[in-house]
Amino acid sequence: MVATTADSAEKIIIFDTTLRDGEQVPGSQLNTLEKIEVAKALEELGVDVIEAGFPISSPGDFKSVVEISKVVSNPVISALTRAKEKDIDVAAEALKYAKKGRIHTGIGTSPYHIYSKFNSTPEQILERAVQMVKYARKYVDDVEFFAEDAGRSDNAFLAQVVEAVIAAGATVINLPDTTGYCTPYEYGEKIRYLKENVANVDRAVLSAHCHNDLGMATANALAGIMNGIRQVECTINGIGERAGNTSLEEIVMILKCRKDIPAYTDIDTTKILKTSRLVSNLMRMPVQANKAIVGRNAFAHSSGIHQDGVLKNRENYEIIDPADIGVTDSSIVLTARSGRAALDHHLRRLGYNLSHAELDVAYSKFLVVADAQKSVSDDDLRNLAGTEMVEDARRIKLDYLQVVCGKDAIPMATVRLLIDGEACVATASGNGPIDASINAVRQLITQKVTLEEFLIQAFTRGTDDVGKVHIQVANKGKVFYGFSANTDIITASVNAYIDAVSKVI
Ligand SMILES: CC(=O)SCCNC(=O)CCNC(=O)[C@H](O)C(C)(C)COP(=O)(O)OP(=O)(O)OC[C@H]1O[C@@H](n2cnc3c(N)ncnc32)[C@H](O)[C@@H]1OP(=O)(O)O
Ligand SMILES: CC(C)C(=O)C(=O)O
Ligand SMILES: [Mg+2]
Repeated sequence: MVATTADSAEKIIIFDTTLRDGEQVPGSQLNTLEKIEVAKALEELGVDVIEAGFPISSPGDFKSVVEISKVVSNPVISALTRAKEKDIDVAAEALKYAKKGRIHTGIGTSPYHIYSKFNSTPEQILERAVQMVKYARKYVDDVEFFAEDAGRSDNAFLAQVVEAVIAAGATVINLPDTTGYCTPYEYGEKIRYLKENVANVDRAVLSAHCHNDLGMATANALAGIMNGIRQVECTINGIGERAGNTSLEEIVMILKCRKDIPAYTDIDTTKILKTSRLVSNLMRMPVQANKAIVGRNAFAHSSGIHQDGVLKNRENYEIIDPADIGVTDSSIVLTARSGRAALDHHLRRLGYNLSHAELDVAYSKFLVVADAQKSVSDDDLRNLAGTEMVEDARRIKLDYLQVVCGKDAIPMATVRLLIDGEACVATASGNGPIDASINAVRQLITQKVTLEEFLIQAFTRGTDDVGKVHIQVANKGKVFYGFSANTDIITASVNAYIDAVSKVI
């Protein structure tokens, strides 16, 4: 177990493998310039080790490791190899500009790998592991050994291999749950077993490299930490082979958030979101909306009860301060499930300080807009707070509107206006539904105006969007403007016309 007092908190080394295991995602390959951009962002984020690539795999990957080694100063640069001399020679060559270079070599230790991948025996695998660690040590002092599929390896054999490669000079021992098979209890027990059964185990740093096939990659890394792991191999956004790897942001924020776990990292968490977005964009891998820490909804509150609770005290519903990972936008999302507290919060943010009565009016209008759309934007709110409430105070109100239109139909509109509270009805035709509706209104409001401009615009989103109508009318040489917004553009047009003409009257 890790020690239990805050004073003795253990530093966990963050080994980022976004550019190696993360880059094994189909369709997410990066060119050298893109890899350099990610490597620089990882350095800024404060990772301790960057796994820059697998140099023997292609000339492009070789070049990337060379170029990253030239531009990155603080983190160790790690290059992956198989347990093969040629791989190690090429990795050493690629690392020649690295200020701190690490060769990461290894071989499978599970029965699957020993027998059906290598057609070998445990003795031969052990021998090869030792030879390759010694070979890598000829080039660098920092050699990490991976026991591939450690998760499904026999603990006694694994302990034998780990002990032998430490004796051969491995400075870091990576214990991958390559297939994401282990449960956290099992993985934790495996690490504890090695701590208790390997001679000189403390000469090397034990590293967790967990995959997410059963959704347990982060939990397994954490179980490892609780039992003696001091390095976690992880990726931004949890990307990686198949279901991905332990996600950097998750393991880092667990250690930051849970003060009862005596372990910490040197990551500048305020750069997490920025780095996540960069990797997502460059790798063309969208982050799922509900992804822990970096998903679009990770700090979004959309239901009234939660919003009210968060506004009273953020910690009622948030265990992480969004600012800690670099989130700056509001987390209170307005939807039809929001209440007055959330609406008032956003109206005040936009400079509208409404009385209780005004807020009630705005809230009922807000619910109509929110039901018609998926979410309510600042523009929608400005309309509600500005125009819609002015509409309420008008002498002339649109009370009913029916239009008939379509291909080969004669556009007809029936409107009922409340003029000083009195209902007046008219029907008219036109060359389209808007023209017919305005003609019907003109029968009821006889004020002479010239329509000088009529503009309909959608906001920025889809077909469920709000249409904005701007109207300009002239009367006796003076210009008057009308505006309205509605998901129904004909209603918006009639209201905008009434708005303009009401000003003339
Ligand atoms: C768990 C992981 O994520 S491991 C890293 C996975 N990443 C990659 O594989 C990407 C880079 N890989 C590549 O570019 C290529 O596979 C190369 C260059 C490494 C090898 O290419 P090829 O020579 O054509 O071999 P191929 O890919 O068909 O097969 C892999 C070979 O490596 C061997 N091998 C696999 N792992 C190891 C290991 N750790 N140590 C030694 N040999 C290994 C396999 O047994 C197989 O050899 P065999 O054909 O003699 O049985
Ligand atoms: C190469 C090793 C470290 C690996 O990625 C794995 O076992 O998952
Ligand atoms: Mg892996």
